[in-house]
Amino acid sequence: MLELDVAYHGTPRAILGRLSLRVTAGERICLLGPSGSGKTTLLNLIAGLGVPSSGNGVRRDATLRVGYLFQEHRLLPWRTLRQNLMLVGAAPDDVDSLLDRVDLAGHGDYLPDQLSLGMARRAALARCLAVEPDLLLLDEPFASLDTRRAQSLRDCLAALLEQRPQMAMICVTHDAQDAARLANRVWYLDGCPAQLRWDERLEHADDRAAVVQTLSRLAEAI
Ligand SMILES: Nc1ncnc2c1ncn2[C@@H]1O[C@H](COP(=O)(O)OP(=O)(O)OP(=O)(O)O)[C@@H](O)[C@H]1O
Repeated sequence: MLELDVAYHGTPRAILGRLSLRVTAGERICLLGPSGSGKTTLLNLIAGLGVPSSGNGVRRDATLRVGYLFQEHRLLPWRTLRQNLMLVGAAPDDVDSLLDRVDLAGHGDYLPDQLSLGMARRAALARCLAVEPDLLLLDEPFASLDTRRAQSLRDCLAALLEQRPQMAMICVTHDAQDAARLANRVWYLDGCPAQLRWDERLEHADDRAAVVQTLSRLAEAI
């Protein structure tokens, strides 16, 4: 569904070295790496929100629909949740079920400022789902949420991934346990400019345990 061959030079330094990657349907990728290593920059390039400095660029299937959950909710604050969802193409009759899927039933007439951080992030996830994405990009979806709200969002996401087995996901996280729970492939970015230090497929339980151990050690060093 997606092939990229990119490098990215910011100001004043090179952020991403040359990366050549391919993402196929159903892949659940967790992207880890130290703060500032370029994880968000890479997601932005994949989403088409940034332009690579060199390489052959990003080739997406012509019909690929991308949903992007940013670190901030980026809902329009003067519009209700219903209106925010309809602005990206949700049919009026689908709004309630989209909100229901992220545990926000009955909140269609709320404004974003009337929601807690966790609710606003789930509303932003509903907006991603409204485009029926083939590829879901998540930038630290569980950051800054308390344990209960993070768990509620994890549950939403797990249910969604189960419902849509063909949907691919790239999720930035600092949490090795989340990578173990959600991913069937792990990318680890590090260095300056960043290189892909790891590209591991997690096919067996043993792979998972070993990868979690290594990621946990790496995370301690972050
Ligand atoms: N708006 C910007 N202007 C200039 N440089 C930027 C900007 N945003 C990011 N950078 C640079 O790009 C580097 C990579 O940033 P990026 O946000 O992609 O890292 P990250 O791995 O997602 O970090 P974190 O884990 O802290 O979110 C940063 O170290 C910073 O130097």
